[in-house]
Amino acid sequence: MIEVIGLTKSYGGRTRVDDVTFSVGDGRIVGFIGPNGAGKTTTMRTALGLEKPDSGRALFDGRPYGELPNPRQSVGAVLDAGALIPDLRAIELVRYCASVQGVDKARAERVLDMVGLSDARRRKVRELSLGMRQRLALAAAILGNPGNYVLDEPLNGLDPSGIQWLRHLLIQLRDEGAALLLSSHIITELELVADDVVLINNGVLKLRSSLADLARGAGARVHVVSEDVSSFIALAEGNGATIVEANGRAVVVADLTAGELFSLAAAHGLVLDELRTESVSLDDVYRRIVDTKIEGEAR
Ligand SMILES: Nc1ncnc2c1ncn2[C@@H]1O[C@H](COP(=O)(O)OP(=O)(O)OP(=O)(O)O)[C@@H](O)[C@H]1O
Repeated sequence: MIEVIGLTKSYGGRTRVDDVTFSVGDGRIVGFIGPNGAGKTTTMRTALGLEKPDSGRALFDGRPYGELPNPRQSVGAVLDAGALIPDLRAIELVRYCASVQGVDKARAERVLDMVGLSDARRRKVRELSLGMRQRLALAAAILGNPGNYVLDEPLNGLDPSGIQWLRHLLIQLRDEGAALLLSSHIITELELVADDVVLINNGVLKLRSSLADLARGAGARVHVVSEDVSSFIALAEGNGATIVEANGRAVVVADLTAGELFSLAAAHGLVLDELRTESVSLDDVYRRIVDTKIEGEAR
């Protein structure tokens, strides 16, 4: 389990992560989203003890990263695939990580195979493509079979089959009980794997929700079809709903849930032929919340 508690980090007097709190439960994947400069990497680096927070803390299974007895066997991290040692061969790098982590060498071979790099095992890191380096960084992260993962943009550089492969790997780790925090700008891909979403903008937490709640939750619009549409509209508006669209017998309603509309209609003897909550995509929610200008410019 990963807990980020009131984490605040500033650079040069500017607050870049501002009192951010969320958690990643065991067996959950949390998609961590926000525009460029929102503070995702800073949150992750600070959680991992690579930056000192101004206040707040992050805990992995109840302990700060620096106090874990064997941190790499508790937390697998992919932060910057460009930072791998360039002159080592792929297999050397994974073996080196294995020796640092006290993991047996056979596991090093196995993880290289798991990330699809067996054929590139003798190639030097600097000769690998970005996608191959991402796979190698993941190999190092999964080596110690940790229960927690912090993955910053792991989809970067992966080709479509690489993305599909990673999706399966993440789901497998999740199903084995790991807690995974995963940042990405590919919202549609995150939506396929994440259980929960955390959205930050300008360092401030804007949304923390399960995807299931988001799809049927606040802000979702309701489609209604009724023979007596004018009575329905009057009733709905009189009770705080907004009519977004009306077309013949069909209306799209905001600000009241399907359950509330059903109860109102039933109480007034109105028959509804259709009552359906529009599913909201993560991309819709992102666009509603985020102003897409580059963060920090106005500060
Ligand atoms: N070491 C640093 N010194 C000064 N400012 C920094 C430092 N690291 C990050 N920042 C600033 O903090 C803000 C948040 O950056 P961060 O990299 O955390 O954003 P991000 O959400 O990961 O963005 P992206 O999606 O572009 O990777 C930015 O304005 C960035 O310029």
